Amino acid sequence: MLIKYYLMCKRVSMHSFVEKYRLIFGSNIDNFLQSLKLPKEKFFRLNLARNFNYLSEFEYLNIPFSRCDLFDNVYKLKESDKNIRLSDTISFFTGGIYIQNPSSLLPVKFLIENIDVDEPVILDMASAPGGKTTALSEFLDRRGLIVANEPSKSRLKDLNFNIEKNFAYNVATVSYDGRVLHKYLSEVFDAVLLDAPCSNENKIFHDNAVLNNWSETLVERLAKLQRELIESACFTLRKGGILIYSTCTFSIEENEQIVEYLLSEYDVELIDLNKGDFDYGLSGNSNIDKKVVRILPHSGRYPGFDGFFVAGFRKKGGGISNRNVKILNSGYGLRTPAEDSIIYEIKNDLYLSPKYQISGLKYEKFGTKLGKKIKNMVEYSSQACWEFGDKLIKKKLVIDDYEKAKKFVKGENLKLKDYDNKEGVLFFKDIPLGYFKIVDGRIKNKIDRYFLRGLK
Ligand SMILES: C[S@@+](CC[C@H](N)C(=O)[O-])C[C@H]1O[C@@H](n2cnc3c(N)ncnc32)[C@H](O)[C@@H]1O
Repeated sequence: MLIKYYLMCKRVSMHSFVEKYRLIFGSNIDNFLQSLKLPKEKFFRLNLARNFNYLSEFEYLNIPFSRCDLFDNVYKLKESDKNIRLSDTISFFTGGIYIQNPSSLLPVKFLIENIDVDEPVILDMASAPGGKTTALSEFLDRRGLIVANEPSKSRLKDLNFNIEKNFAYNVATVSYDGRVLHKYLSEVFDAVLLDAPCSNENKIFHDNAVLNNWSETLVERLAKLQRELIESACFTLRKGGILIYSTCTFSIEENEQIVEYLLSEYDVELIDLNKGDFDYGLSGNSNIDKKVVRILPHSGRYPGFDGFFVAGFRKKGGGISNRNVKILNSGYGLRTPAEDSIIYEIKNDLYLSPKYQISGLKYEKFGTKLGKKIKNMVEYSSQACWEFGDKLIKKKLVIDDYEKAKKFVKGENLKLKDYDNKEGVLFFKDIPLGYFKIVDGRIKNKIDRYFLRGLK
């Protein structure tokens, strides 16, 4: 009975979805549907903030890859071989790569291209699991401050985990309903990224839940939420600041109509992100359509890219922001390993953090864990060593046994080769694996157990 009901819902959703897009794409409807059914390609982003040769792991494993159009740091696996698990690589485990479709980097690219200050204060309004937050932090080379917001507590955990692994120390996280953020922050940010919750139509043939939940009512409900979020985003933006809006869905209600709404109600202008390089918008209003960016998978313009929408706005007016931004002083005598960051201490734990802070917010996380103080020494965290290699502690041990290296990142201790020091950073070739101590002739693994949870 239940199964019958389930299948019926699925059929109804599918029928209304197809009929809706038949009206938009006409004779191209079959190409459109076909492109949504194609197996997803595998892409990964190299961590731009680091200088380690993570690609050497893929070469070592004989995994063929090619550089992707548009992004120098994004790679595609040549054969979508189901056996290749990017998530089972050392590079993935240590935050050297992030598995991500390049479409989802477009909002970050446009934000970076249009921002007008060097050390920006940015709000990422809907940020979990952090694909764009961590990319933004890397593209900025960790400068400025990114406030990453996520209201869902379970998704906030994933966000915090990814920030820590990526070592995005210029990020602070908060957990608010984005619709009320303007009550705390008026005209503060140089840029706001709103990667909005959406109907996710791009995954309609890949995720049963997306198909089963899909309906016109859902699209309308989400469009209402998106209007409320973008209004709040606009309030938090300083004059002259930029707002980037994106979704991974096709509906005009959740995309061009949101743009139309903001333009009609607020003092903003639309930035031409498209410049003829992407598919155009679908609203029929050329003032909007030519400036926004669509990725329509059936157009074949960017093969393998997921369906996506991006629009950019500039808030009219100039002048200085209403910044309630404090510049913090390092409360600790250590020299920070990175410019524009500070170190602070809580109960012997040391954190590397942005030097800016916005007053009036309740932070869930502020910066990343640098290490802990033990007597007068500092024991650096493995995640700090993943970011800085042996820059923090100039003692390095290199192994070239891949299986051992993998065991180490999965938490095992290793037997010792010759090594004269009591501690150091272990490397596989030139990829840092983490901090270790020598105990009873063994390399004692100091990777935080936090990273090992859920790992096989
Ligand atoms: C498309 S996802 C964000 C993906 C993320 N930007 C990334 O690149 O990894 C949308 C997010 O919005 C969050 N969200 C839902 N309702 C929200 C609200 N009222 N305010 C802020 N965020 C919300 C969801 O929990 C979800 O994590």
